[in-house]
Parts: sequence; structure tokens; C-alpha cells
Amino acid sequence: MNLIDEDDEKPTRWEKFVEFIMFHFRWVFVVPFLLPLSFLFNTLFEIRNKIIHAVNSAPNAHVRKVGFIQEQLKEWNSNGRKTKLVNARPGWLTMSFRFPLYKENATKIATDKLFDILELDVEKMTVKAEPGVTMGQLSRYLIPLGYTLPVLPELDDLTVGGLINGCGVESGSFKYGMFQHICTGYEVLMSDGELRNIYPDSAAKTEQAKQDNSLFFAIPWSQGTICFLTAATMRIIPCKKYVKLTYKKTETLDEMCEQLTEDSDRYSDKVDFVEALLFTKDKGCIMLGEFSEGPDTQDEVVNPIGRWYKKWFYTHVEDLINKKHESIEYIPLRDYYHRHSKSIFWELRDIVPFGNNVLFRYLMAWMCPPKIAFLKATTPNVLRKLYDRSHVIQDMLVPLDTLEKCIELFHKEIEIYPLWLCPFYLKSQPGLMKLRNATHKMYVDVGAYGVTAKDGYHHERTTRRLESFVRSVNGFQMTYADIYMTRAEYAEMFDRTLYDWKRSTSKCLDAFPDIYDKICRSGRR
Ligand SMILES: Cc1cc2nc3c(=O)[nH]c(=O)nc-3n(C[C@H](O)[C@H](O)[C@H](O)COP(=O)(O)OP(=O)(O)OC[C@H]3O[C@@H](n4cnc5c(N)ncnc54)[C@H](O)[C@@H]3O)c2cc1C
Ligand SMILES: NC(=O)C1=CN([C@@H]2O[C@H](COP(=O)(O)OP(=O)(O)OC[C@H]3O[C@@H](n4cnc5c(N)ncnc54)[C@H](OP(=O)(O)O)[C@@H]3O)[C@@H](O)[C@H]2O)C=CC1
Ligand SMILES: CC(C)=CCC[C@@H](C)[C@H]1CC[C@H]2C3=C(CC[C@]12C)[C@@]1(C)CC[C@H](O)C[C@@H]1CC3
Repeated sequence: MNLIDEDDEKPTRWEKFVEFIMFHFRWVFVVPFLLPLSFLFNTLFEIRNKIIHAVNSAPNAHVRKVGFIQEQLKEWNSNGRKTKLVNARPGWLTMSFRFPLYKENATKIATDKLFDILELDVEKMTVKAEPGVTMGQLSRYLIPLGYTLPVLPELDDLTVGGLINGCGVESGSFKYGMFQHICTGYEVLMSDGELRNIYPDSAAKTEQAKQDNSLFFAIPWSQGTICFLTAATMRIIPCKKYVKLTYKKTETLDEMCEQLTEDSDRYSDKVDFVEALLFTKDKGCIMLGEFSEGPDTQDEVVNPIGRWYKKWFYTHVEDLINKKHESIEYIPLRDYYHRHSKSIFWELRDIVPFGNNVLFRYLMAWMCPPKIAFLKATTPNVLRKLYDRSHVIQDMLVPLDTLEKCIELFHKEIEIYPLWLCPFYLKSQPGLMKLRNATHKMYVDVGAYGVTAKDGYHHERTTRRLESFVRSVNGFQMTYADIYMTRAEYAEMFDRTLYDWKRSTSKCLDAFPDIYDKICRSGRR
């Protein structure tokens, strides 16, 4: 494999100076330009969605849009299937730091025009949506009606298609698993233009139903290399207006690991959400949430953390645990789900350093956050180099019983805090994420986002050491992040059996890139 070693080139003094200016004064561009633009874009898109819901035009338009994609595929077939197929969604819109190189000479299929909610079925308790529908759209639509997705990943702009063909976790995952596990059916287009509605059916009798069953399990994590998703049906659950959130301070790493393991009890009917933040190797906070109708007495605290003038959530958590060992707050449900959106986890502190200042919050933060896509599209090259050298965006999914070792290693290699800890339940199913030695297991997502000042950090070598650890404990690396594994190492981490079988029997090999070529570092810029 061609491992990229761009970081070995040392920047000159001048380059360092320019980087310094760009990094510390990026806000000069972001605040007056990107913030209003993001606000305007979000407002117009919200109005557009309201109109579409009001006139209920999405289902008809869906048929038309899918028909158009079918035409595209038929044309590609009649031209001799000469190029590889990819989704037309431009790289700057996607939720990862990188731009796809593999799209450059490929045929782009217009799945990016599919961004509407199609149907809510309260009898079957499902919602059907096009793949471009975002988590922000779904929470805005479902919560006022008294429903939610059991797993609703927190960043507003994450899409249904990306979370299925990639993956998704959230604080409901300790109970319900990953985003793919709340899906009950997919509408897909195969490379020959055939439209199929597939769902899991372990008692399938006909050959077609058996094929559809195995296809259903092959799609999650496949990065759009088997078929195009044109709609997905997801489970919904009833919800309440608030989340009663209990913040529990932990003072040692041992305590965090033990307590988080104990609290991640998916059978508890008192807990609906579990997540934790580590602020130093020892000091952390576990947050346990429960759906609630609101406080019973006036003494209890209601905290609408999503309002523009409120502190960034992770700083609020740190302040709370510095004052009290345990506290309880009632948070409006939608504010809770998108609690990390306003500060883009903790990435905004580098981009708008005064973004959490009380004056800024009251005066300007109603336009926050800047859209991640706009930030991505306008990252200057100088900054990209700096990010390459010292910025980490990684999510490693490891068995919960290996969390302590994993944190020790993250501390030794990158020492970035806060660290995001999100437990999730993993049931062994066929597919890329098949468990090799258990029928089910509690895992945890360890997320590191930010600049590392660690001596000896090297983007590629350090990441490879983290990857090697993750493989050794039967863990998985999220594929939106920079991946330096070789093809063989990737196949050790992910079970390709079903994936390869489906690709070879569903006319995929000449139609789509191999998954490794989409996720490896050399496939992305
Ligand atoms: C040359 C070759 C030929 C293959 N031929 C076939 C084939 O004819 N049929 C086939 O299915 N696979 C076939 N495979 C794929 C391979 O065997 C898969 O990995 C297999 O589909 C899944 O088996 P498993 O051990 O991962 O899962 P298992 O747990 O053993 O599952 C077996 C079957 O049950 C289904 N299943 C498992 N868990 C669930 C669940 N929770 N809900 C609903 N259904 C579930 C799976 O889709 C699968 O069809 C072939 C692979 C190769 C390389
Ligand atoms: N909480 C969480 O779980 C978070 C998850 N993420 C990650 O972000 C990514 C999602 O970001 P998002 O911008 O929404 O998605 P992306 O556009 O990045 O898509 C992710 C992958 O899914 C494929 N894909 C997307 N839509 C379709 C479709 N309709 N049919 C077939 N394949 C499709 C894409 O293929 P192609 O390459 O052809 O475009 C791409 O390989 C996921 O990988 C997720 O793991 C990021 C932040 C938080
Ligand atoms: C919760 C999980 C599983 C993952 C969260 C990942 C996010 C924190 C990152 C996904 C895409 C990242 C980008 C940036 C910050 C971190 C993410 C949102 C930037 C905004 C950083 C600044 C750059 O100029 C642009 C980046 C775009 C992608």
C-alpha cells in the first residue's frame, strides 16, 4: 500500500508563521461570513422542509427521483459499464475531514437529490426517509409528534444514508445498538437499475427472499459499494418532552471504567441514555438520561442547553462536576440530542476561541454553529497541512472490558481531552461488523477530536499503533476517519465474507469500487 508520509516534511519558519495566523485568526473569516451563511442556509432549508411536509409532495417526488436514478444506471449499463459508480454527494458536504479522490473519474449517481422524509407509520412504529435526510430534520419532525429514533446521532447534518452505509452511534446505543440496528428495511437500486425492497427475514423461503435477507446484512458499513440506498425504514419509539440527566463525577480511570460498565445496563428501565466524558485521564463524568415529562417540583433545574446563550455543553458538564459530585437537570429532548452540535463537540474552541464567552453567546451565538460542510469547504491548504500534522479525529470502537487499556494507550499516544465515551450494544449479525467470538457484547466508542501536543506524535505511525491495538481486542475503527491499515489489516478487523459474496453475486465487482479503496487514506485527500 502507498502510505502517505506528507507529515515528514518539516514546515519552514514562514509556513509555521502563516499556519499560526490562519489557525488563531480563522474566526476573522468564520464569524462575519460563515456564521450568517450557515444561519441563512439552515433557515431556508427548514422553511423548504415545512412546505414539503405541508403539501405532502415527497412520496410522489420520490418515485420521480428514483426513476431518474434508474435512468442514469440504465444509461451507464448501455454504455458498457466502463466506470465505477459512486454517490454524487460532493466531498465538501460529507461528515469527515477528507475529500474523496475515488470520485474523480467515477460516474456520479444522483442519490444526493433524495433528502425528504417519506412516511410516518405509527401503527408499525416506523419512519421511512430518503438517504439524504439529516438527523436535524428527523428530530425536528418526530419529537413534536411524540416520537424519536431509538438512536439519533447528535450532529444535525449526519444523514440516514451515511449512517447506514458508514455507521452511527449515540447515547441510546447502549440499549439499541448502532444506527443500522434500528433499521427495518431498505429500498435499494442495484447496479443494473433493479429496484428492490429488502428487509431481514431469517425464515425466508424463496431464493429471492434469502438473497434479500443476506443483502440486508451486507449493506451497513459497506460505504455504497454494493448498491445505492434510495430509502430506509427505521424504528421509532415514543418519547417525552425532557431528558432527566444525572451527572456523576468519576475521580479515577478505574472508577470511570467500572462505573460505566455497571451503568451500561441495557435492561434497565430507568436509563435511556448513557455517555461519558473524560476531562483528564482521571477526572470524568458519566451522564445517565431518562425520558421524562419534566420536573415534579419547582426546585428542580430545567436547563434548555440548546438555546443560543447557553454555555457549550461539555464546558457546562466540567463546571458542574467541579462544583458537585452528582447533579440532576431536566433538558428539553431536542436540546439533549444535539447537545454536542453547538460546539461541534469541542472543535469550535480552536476555530472561534471566544465562542463560549458570555458576551459572544448573547450577541452572536444565535447564528451558531457554523455548518461543518462550510468549514470543510473553506479550510485553507495551509491549515489542512497543520491538521495533518497535529490534529486527530478518530473513533475507535472497542469492547467495554478493554476500555481501561484503550484509554491508557490514547493517553500515551495522543493525550487529547475531553475524550468521548459512548457505550453501545453489539449483537453478532452477519456482515462486516460480525462478532467473531460472542453472540453479543457491550462495546464503547472512544472518540478523540482535537489538536495533540504530544511529543513524538506522527499522524500515520501513531494511528497505526492505535489501529493495531483496536484489532488486537476485536474492535473496529470508524471509517469516516483517517485509516492507515493495509488491505489485509482491514480484512482482519472487518469480516468480509458476506460482503465479498454479495459483491460477487450481485454484479458489483465491475460496478463499485472495493470498500478498501474508498476508506483507505490514499483514496482520500
Ligand atoms: C462462496 C460463498 C458462497 C456463499 N453462499 C451463501 C449462500 O448461499 N447463502 C448465504 O446466506 N450466504 C452465503 N455466503 C455468505 C457467507 O456464508 C455469509 O457470511 C453468511 O451469509 C452469513 O453467515 P454468518 O456465519 O455470517 O451468519 P449466520 O449467523 O450463520 O447466519 C446465517 C444466515 O442467517 C441469516 N441471519 C443471521 N442472523 C440473522 C438475524 N439476526 N436476523 C435475520 N437473519 C439472520 C443470515 O443472513 C444468513 O443467511 C457465501 C459466501 C461465500 C464466500
Ligand atoms: N455519531 C456518529 O455516529 C457520527 C458518525 N459520523 C460518520 O459520518 C459518516 C456519515 O456522514 P454523512 O455526511 O452523513 O455521510 P457520507 O456522505 O460521508 O457517506 C458515508 C458513506 O456512505 C455512502 N453513502 C451515503 N449515502 C448513500 C446512499 N444513498 N447509497 C449508497 N451509499 C451511500 C457514501 O458513499 P460515497 O462515497 O459514494 O459518497 C460514503 O461512503 C458516517 O461514516 C459516520 O460513521 C460522523 C460523526 C458522528
Ligand atoms: C461522534 C462521532 C462518532 C464522531 C464525531 C466526529 C466529528 C467530531 C468530526 C466529523 C467531521 C469532522 C470535521 C471537523 C471537526 C470534527 C468533525 C466534525 C472540522 C469542522 C474541523 C475544522 C476543519 O477546518 C473542517 C473539519 C470538517 C470535518
